[in-house]
Amino acid sequence: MKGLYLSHLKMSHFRSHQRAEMFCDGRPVALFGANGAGKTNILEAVSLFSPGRGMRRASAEEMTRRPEALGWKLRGVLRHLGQDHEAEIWSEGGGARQLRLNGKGASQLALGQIARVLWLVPAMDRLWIEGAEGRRRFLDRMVMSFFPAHGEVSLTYEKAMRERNRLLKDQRRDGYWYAALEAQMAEAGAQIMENRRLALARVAAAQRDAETAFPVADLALVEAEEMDGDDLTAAFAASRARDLAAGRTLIGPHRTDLHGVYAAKDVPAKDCSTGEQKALLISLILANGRALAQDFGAPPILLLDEVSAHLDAGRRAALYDEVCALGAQAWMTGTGPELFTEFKDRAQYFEVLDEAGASAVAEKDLK
Ligand SMILES: Nc1ncnc2c1ncn2[C@@H]1O[C@H](COP(=O)(O)OP(=O)(O)OP(=O)(O)O)[C@@H](O)[C@H]1O
Repeated sequence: MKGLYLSHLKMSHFRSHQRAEMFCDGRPVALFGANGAGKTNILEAVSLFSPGRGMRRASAEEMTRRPEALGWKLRGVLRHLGQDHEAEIWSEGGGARQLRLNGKGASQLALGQIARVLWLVPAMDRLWIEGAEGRRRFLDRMVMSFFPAHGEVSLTYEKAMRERNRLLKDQRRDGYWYAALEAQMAEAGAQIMENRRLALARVAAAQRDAETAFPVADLALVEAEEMDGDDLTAAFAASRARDLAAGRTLIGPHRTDLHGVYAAKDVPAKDCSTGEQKALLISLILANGRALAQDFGAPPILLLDEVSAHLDAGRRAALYDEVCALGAQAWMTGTGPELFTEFKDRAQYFEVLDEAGASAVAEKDLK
């Protein structure tokens, strides 16, 4: 029995897909088609079945099919540990995204307890090189896969911090307001830091314990020091004068960075070759998946956009073997079916077409 997969996906007026439907049996899903056919749009649709803003962090309006549609709708059946959950996600008139689970209004947290989705997309190719924000987001998605409530704790922290920053910008000096906000930030902040440490430890163990063709990536949090709630409360209070001068909060988990090292070579990830940097990310996603499978009995759904084309045939075969061993429904894209031959009959194949502005998704029997 497969632990978690999307068995049915229906898209209406979603990006380039006016109406498309797919039935999946839990095997990896290989999507092929020309550039611009709408493959990544399908991966983005799947990413919305997990908490957060989805793979492209797009607004509901951006995802509305141009030029004619006034909203969009996704319907999916998530099979989780043998049980079906029907999820409907939609936006009317480009307004806020709405969610219904099994026919009832539901929270993102409820969805996160069923659907864990991890992704690797071309925009992450420069993850190790560019600013800390992208790495922090990668880290927090990893953390959220273990602790679905992490997203809400982060929102609580950010909301209090925004209010504190407003006080700082206005050069307010009334200690009472600072203390109240800092208490909220310290409680949420300590939880964020603890979640991150625990999640990283799980991923590190899953990398160490497995046989894999991908290199081990040692990860370390770059932050001032390990702090509990009391330490953070004291640190925020002590930092007020400096923060007032800067007009914003200079310390706290919103400043944490993630440092990655190619362990066997002892080379920082940012100094590795392009292929090695990608291999390190694949290794982390696979390890994250193995840890989730152990902890929750189900591997996550994986979205691997344009990954196959960047691997040599040996590594590609290794990736497919590892995805199948994990039992994950990996959604993968490529321009042609030849990129997936190493899967043989272990994957489901779909051709994505966009002809004269009308998209179509058709299952193909390739093997
Ligand atoms: N809101 C929208 N409404 C209509 N079409 C859209 C919308 N957003 C994006 N598109 C179209 O979707 C297409 C891109 O789709 P997608 O990124 O899924 O392509 P792809 O098959 O992954 O291609 P590639 O192989 O080049 O990565 C583009 O033609 C783009 O104009």
